[in-house]
Amino acid sequence: MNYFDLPKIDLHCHLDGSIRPQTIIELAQQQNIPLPADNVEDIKPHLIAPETCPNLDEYLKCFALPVAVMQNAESIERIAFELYEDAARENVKYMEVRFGPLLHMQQGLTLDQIIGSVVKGIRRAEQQYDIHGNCILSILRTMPKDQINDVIDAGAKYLNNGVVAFDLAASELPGFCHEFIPYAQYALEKGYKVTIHAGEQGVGQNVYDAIDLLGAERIGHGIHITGHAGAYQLVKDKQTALETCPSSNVQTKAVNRLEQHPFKDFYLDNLPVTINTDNRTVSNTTMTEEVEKVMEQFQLSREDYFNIYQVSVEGSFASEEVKQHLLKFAQ
Ligand SMILES: O=c1[nH]cnc2c1ncn2[C@H]1C[C@H](O)[C@@H](CO)O1
Ligand SMILES: [Zn+2]
Repeated sequence: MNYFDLPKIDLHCHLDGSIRPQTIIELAQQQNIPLPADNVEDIKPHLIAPETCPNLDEYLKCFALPVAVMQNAESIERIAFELYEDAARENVKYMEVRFGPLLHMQQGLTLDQIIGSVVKGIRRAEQQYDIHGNCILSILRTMPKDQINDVIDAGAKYLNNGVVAFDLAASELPGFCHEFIPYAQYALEKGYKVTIHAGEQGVGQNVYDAIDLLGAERIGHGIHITGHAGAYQLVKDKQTALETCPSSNVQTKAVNRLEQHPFKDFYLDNLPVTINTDNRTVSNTTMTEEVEKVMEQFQLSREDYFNIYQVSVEGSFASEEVKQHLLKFAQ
């Protein structure tokens, strides 16, 4: 099968984890940020998480340099544009990109400037390529909570006009959802959709809580519902879409090897599973590669692929009009 030609949808892609290495070098040089290397080949080992990463926290260390070059509006706009350009060039028809607005305030940018720059980059790419996009605002669970509502307020201006959802990312501790109930509630009241990174680091209960306590309509990864019957059943009953990211799931040790990934079991049991990149640079991947990995590993057919594609369309936070457009590619 020609995986490159297939129409694709990426619902789980982090902006800061998906910057072209060459762009990081150029932006660091412009901003006088010291680099560990000044050419693409030598800088890649500093940006790509190794297969031998022991856990998610080690994986997250690869984000320091990307975040350092994302502190002015032009850089953020360029990075967003280039990400959509790269995706469009491999037939990604729709992508939801997520980022943590609070990470980009180190040089005085306002939340509005940060969010507005990402939206502007997406719009520029939409004009040039056959791709559509929206943003998801991520809150890092490790950061102080005092500015979370500011992020929600700033993004509200762009709601359903570039911004669609609220997310919690970074390290995953057991029971984290309880601390975030008022913030998720506030986001829901404003009109955001909710997707939460949960069940990535062994805690199935977190998936249950993300759906039950935080109103999540989708779950980032969700792998560890395998060990939690209640969470598994809730995902199945509510048809909560799981945003799996095969390469990243191996790197962060959500699974030890791809063959142990529950993707096919989920698919065969009619759980809504989707295929996504997570981080094109940090996980050194593309949508073409992620689709190929899953299809080859689990011997899925073209018909299976389009079933998964349709689940991605239905689970997306796109407008009805965009969803109808995306469904036209589903054959
Ligand atoms: O796979 C992930 N799990 C949890 N957090 C993640 C993952 N990939 C990236 N992040 C974090 C690091 C980024 O700085 C942040 C916002 O994109 O989200
Ligand atoms: Zn993620």
